[in-house]
Amino acid sequence: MAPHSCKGCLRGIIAERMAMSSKEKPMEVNGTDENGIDDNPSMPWFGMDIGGTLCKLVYFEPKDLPKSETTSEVETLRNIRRYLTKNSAYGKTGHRDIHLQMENVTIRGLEGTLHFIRFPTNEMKNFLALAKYKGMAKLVTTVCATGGGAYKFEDDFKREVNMKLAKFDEFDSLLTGLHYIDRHNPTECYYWSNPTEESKCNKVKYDFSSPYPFLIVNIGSGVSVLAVYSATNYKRVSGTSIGGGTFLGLCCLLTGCNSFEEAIELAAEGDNTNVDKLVKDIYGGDYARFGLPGDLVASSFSALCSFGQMNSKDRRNKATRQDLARATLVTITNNIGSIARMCAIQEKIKRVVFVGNFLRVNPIAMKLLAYAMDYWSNGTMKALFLEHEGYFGAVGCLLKYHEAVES
Ligand SMILES: Nc1ncnc2c1ncn2[C@@H]1O[C@H](COP(=O)(O)OP(=O)(O)OP(=O)(O)O)[C@@H](O)[C@H]1O
Ligand SMILES: CC(C)(CO)[C@@H](O)C(=O)NCCC(=O)O
Repeated sequence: MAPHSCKGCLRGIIAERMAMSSKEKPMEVNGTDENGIDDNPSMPWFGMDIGGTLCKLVYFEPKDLPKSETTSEVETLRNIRRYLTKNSAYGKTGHRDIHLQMENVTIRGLEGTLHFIRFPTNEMKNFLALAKYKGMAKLVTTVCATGGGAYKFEDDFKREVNMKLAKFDEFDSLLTGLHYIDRHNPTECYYWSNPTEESKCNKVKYDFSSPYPFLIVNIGSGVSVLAVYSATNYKRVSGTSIGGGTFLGLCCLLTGCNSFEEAIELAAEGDNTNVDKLVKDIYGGDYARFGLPGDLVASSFSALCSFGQMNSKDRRNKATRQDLARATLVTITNNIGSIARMCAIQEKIKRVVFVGNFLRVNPIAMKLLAYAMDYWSNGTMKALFLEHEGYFGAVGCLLKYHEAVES
């Protein structure tokens, strides 16, 4: 393959710098057992959740570096720490969520700060190249990892940066991280009051200190539903492939948008009733006998096939990109809400916690879920949300690593 020659772009810079340092001999990985558990605490301060769409990277910045680190390690560490904590964007696609940063948390007896970083999983090659350029291959023996990518990319980590992955199950990690963050952040858990009335709708803090049993609905690329009975006792009760990835894929196809943020902005300006067929479009009002209000979506997207006197081609031409984005968001969200409700009924669980990055910058979906859970359960079920939405797996695998080292 020809070397990347585009001056100024991240890939170009990395390619140039790596060509310069390619003569460096990779360090040996030492001190790790067969599970990747490393008893040298010098660098395992990263937790990665490598998902189907996004890679979530959590970095624990200890206030004081452990004494076991040698001088050259300290220097490299300082550079990496400076790079991560002084920037909020890494290339065009990496972001640090500064608003989520957690100060004064303790991991394995050390006090420090948790930083939350994300980038698209399809940038993994560039991430590894950058990690190599920053000297990680000389320093890090182990990185804690979870999500499907911990398995898929394991060989790439070893080959490119000589890093060993300490792998943990994604749902064990999700639960461990969720409990830890909820314990350390008093305003982590909340619900939406009056979700149908924009002027009265507010985020309200929820005390989640006695959580069991509860349902977790993890809306990532796909959706997993877990019933949780204690800190360690849970089962995966259901799932659906129609999740956040479906929303983004269909939205890009229908509207020509190019990012999740753009899709959500379009949806915020759209009206799904120009696209969906409502109960009142079919009944002329409510279908009262079975409690179906006239404003309920009876059939998603089907106003585009036929509507009153207007022919379907005119109807399709009238639907804006914004309407299509909103209808896609409402369709996917309602479907997830419906599955969540059925799982909650089946498991006899009243509290449903929605997590995953589909909910990022997405109050429309959260309010819809809040409304649907409340309305269809006659107020007996509660939809709960968490501020650190998609980062629990990354935090959890880091904690599980340190638990394993300590024991
Ligand atoms: N900046 C973004 N880029 C892409 N998708 C985003 C972004 N922000 C939010 N999303 C939404 O979040 C979803 C991914 O969520 P999340 O990171 O929780 O899942 P994942 O770990 O990648 O997927 P899975 O768990 O299924 O492997 C996307 O499908 C999209 O709907
Ligand atoms: C495959 C996972 C678990 C990867 O995180 C997730 O994308 C998921 O739960 N998908 C839904 C699969 C299904 O139950 O149909």
